[in-house]
Amino acid sequence: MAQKVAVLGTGKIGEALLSGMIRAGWSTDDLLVTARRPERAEALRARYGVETVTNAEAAKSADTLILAVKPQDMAALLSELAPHLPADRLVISAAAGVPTSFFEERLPGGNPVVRVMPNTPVLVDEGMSVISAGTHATEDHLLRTEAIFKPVGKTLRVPESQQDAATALSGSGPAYFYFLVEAMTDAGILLGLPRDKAHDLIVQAAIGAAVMLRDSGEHPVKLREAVTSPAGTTINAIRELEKHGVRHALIAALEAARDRSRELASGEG
Ligand SMILES: NC(=O)C1=CN([C@@H]2O[C@H](COP(=O)(O)OP(=O)(O)OC[C@H]3O[C@@H](n4cnc5c(N)ncnc54)[C@H](OP(=O)(O)O)[C@@H]3O)[C@@H](O)[C@H]2O)C=CC1
Ligand SMILES: O=C(O)[C@@H]1CCC=N1
Repeated sequence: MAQKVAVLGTGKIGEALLSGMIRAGWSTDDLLVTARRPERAEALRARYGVETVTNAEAAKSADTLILAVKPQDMAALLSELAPHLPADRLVISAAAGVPTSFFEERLPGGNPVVRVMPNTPVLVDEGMSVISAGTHATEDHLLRTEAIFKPVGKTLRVPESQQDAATALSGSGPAYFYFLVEAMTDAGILLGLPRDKAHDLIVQAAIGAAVMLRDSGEHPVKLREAVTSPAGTTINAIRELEKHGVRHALIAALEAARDRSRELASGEG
């Protein structure tokens, strides 16, 4: 019989995963979702044709539960689930910061727990999902987790000690690129281009650069050098980036994201 998977907390990342699973061919008969607000549940039912249930019902009837609520809402969700959750059910958490030990302490039956940090490009099957096993999770549980996340992008297994760093780089990563595109589009406006043209030029430069990074096997320094002609335009831009400490800013930004992920470990504020 097919495994039933429930997505609990179907917000931005929960819905992105749900839509990815449906694209990947999961039958909606094997999917359950939960939502806090009735109107949200109704919208998900209408959009995807999935059954919406309570958290307690999901705990009773799903083989795998994907918990996609905010870290701050996780303790309350677990106290709803714990009385109903059979010990063999796989619990996958997508929450930033929250360690597998947090779940293991609140699920005394010894449920297998897998921590995953996905990112929003799962919406276009170009996600990255970084995966770590908790104490009771076996190879089989990791394979079941990968079966859910691989169709919507790449997966990478890391020791849990690397999850806060992975969250800073990969979970939050798309936001940095959107920020850069937004800023460079503004630069295009300053240089006199219409906004839509500036946007298209920068987005295509980003796509081209990303594909070259992925497919050429070249180091990013080599790729940048190939763009940087002697006494040309690019080196003038690079000089400004270095002068304004952009490298330093990026390192500090990712360090701050890593630190925030560590703070979220307590499941509070
Ligand atoms: N957004 C992203 O790019 C990524 C997010 N994550 C992680 O995913 C989790 C969700 O983030 P995100 O999707 O951005 O946040 P959202 O606020 O969009 O989604 C969280 C959802 O959970 C619902 N919810 C809260 N409590 C319950 C409950 N008890 N039962 C059912 N549903 C509940 C909320 O309902 P309501 O709408 O009523 O508030 C909301 O729809 C976080 O832990 C985050 O760290 C991980 C990787 C990437
Ligand atoms: O900003 C956040 O906390 C979540 C986790 C990673 C991406 N978004």
